[in-house]
Amino acid sequence: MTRYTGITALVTGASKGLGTAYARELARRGARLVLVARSGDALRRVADSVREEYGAEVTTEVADLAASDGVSRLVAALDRRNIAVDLLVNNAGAGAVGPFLGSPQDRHIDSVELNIVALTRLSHALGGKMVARGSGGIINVASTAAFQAMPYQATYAATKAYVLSFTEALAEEFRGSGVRVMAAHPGATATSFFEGTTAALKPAFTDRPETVAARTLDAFARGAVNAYPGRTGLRAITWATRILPRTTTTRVSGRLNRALGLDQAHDISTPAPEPS
Ligand SMILES: NC(=O)C1=CN([C@@H]2O[C@H](COP(=O)(O)OP(=O)(O)OC[C@H]3O[C@@H](n4cnc5c(N)ncnc54)[C@H](OP(=O)(O)O)[C@@H]3O)[C@@H](O)[C@H]2O)C=CC1
Ligand SMILES: N[C@@H](C=O)C(=O)O
Repeated sequence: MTRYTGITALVTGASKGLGTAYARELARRGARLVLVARSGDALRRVADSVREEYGAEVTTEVADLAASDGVSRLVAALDRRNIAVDLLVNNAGAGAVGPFLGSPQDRHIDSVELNIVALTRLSHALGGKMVARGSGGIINVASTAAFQAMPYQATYAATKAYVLSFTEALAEEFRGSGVRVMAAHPGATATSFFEGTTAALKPAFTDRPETVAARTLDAFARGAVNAYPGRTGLRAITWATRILPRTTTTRVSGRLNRALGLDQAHDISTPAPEPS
């Protein structure tokens, strides 16, 4: 898939942030859209906006992908509407921030359910249909966090390491099938990812979602298996983490996250962690 004109792209997590940017960029490049998230009103606002600006054909589907039946209900709705997805953008993702024990167990499990289980279920359900048709594509949104353990984002980074490994394996399995698979590894991007927590991204060190989305789609069109759609130098950082001892990269990552105050971060709804 080197062009997006006339294809049907399903974007998860399209109600805000990077997902909205992917939706807008795909519409700008001529794709039909299926937008998925939990917030129906926000989804409809995005849909109205891309219809108005790009004349795109847009369908919205409200789904909680972290719920056990979230993906099956979504796939059933697509089947009922006879929607064949040509490009799946597994973008929806979330993660606890702060000391591992400072977040309730379910906060970590919800991140695993969304970032790993839902992504895997959708890749199987929709990827299987693509392989049967002999054409299609899957873009899994991972992160530069995939390349090293991250103290104070332990579960989140581990889920992204899964996405990296899973995507590379699937790209090889599907080689020659007409279906391509790519992992995108953005760096810090200016979205509401940390909304509801005391953590915050430093604006000076964040990329624009629109830039990340455009570079992701360009990389997929070029046939990349891994894309680094953020600012220059991000890819070099991931190479460094692959060369250095893992204890070193984890130690450095922990030091960086402490410098960002993530060792004191917590959900606004939960008490501050005990000083370490
Ligand atoms: N921002 C960053 O710095 C970086 C982000 N990433 C990755 O990019 C992706 C998008 O993140 P970003 O845009 O920043 O995050 P946001 O929190 O801004 O957006 C997350 C999106 O996912 C949706 N979502 C959350 N939970 C669920 C759920 N259970 N079921 C369905 N949809 C859900 C949200 O919609 P709703 O609440 O309406 O359901 C929203 O549309 C994620 O995979 C993230 O890990 C990677 C690297 C850097
Ligand atoms: N979501 C971002 C915060 O850590 C990332 O993946 O880098």
